[in-house]
Amino acid sequence: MSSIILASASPRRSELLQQIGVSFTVQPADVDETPLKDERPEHYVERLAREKALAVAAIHPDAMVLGSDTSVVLDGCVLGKPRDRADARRMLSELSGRSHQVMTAVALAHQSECRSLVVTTDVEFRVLSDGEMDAYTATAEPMDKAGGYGIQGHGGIFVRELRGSYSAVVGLPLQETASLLEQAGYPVWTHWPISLEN
Ligand SMILES: Cc1cn([C@H]2C[C@H](O)[C@@H](COP(=O)(O)OP(=O)(O)OP(=O)(O)O)O2)c(=O)[nH]c1=O
Repeated sequence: MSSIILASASPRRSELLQQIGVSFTVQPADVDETPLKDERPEHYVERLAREKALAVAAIHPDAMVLGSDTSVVLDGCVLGKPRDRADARRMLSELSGRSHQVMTAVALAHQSECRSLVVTTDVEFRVLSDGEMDAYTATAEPMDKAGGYGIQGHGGIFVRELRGSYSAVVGLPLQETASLLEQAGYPVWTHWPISLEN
């Protein structure tokens, strides 16, 4: 059985992968996240997920390596992680009262193959007040997150509606990740512990 490596520094991705009972180690990949000229957002996130998985697979050719990337997309433009608080505040005001897409790609590199997919989720924000945007950007929460918010944290109060995958917005689409692992010969459910209590 190949070992599984999560090529990610994201604590959210680790928590999500643990949630579905996968045993894995973490080895973040250091890739250049600059978009290519005229690159479409769905191509951008998929390329980065693949590059992250392949960078770590090059060092561990026998492992199954998962890479992922999440971007917030507003009017076809990618909002990455904010540079600073002012940038986070600007992103929130752009997202206020509108719908955007969260695109998360996941790639699984295994035995010189790399399979990948993109999950797009529509998220609608209610109108945010100046006071709450100021208060939110004064916290540490927006800074390491695409679009400057975390749906799983305080930012959850901004979300009026979500159509798609909640886990993909947080950073790793669970159903699709399990499906990639199953195709590679690791059905996650065969590793769930049996409880002897009823
Ligand atoms: C929209 C949104 C994003 N995020 C996070 C998920 C990702 O960690 C981050 C997007 O940045 P990414 O570049 O996708 O990932 P990362 O730099 O955190 O980790 P790595 O590249 O090593 O895998 O934003 C949330 O936690 N909640 C949210 O609601």
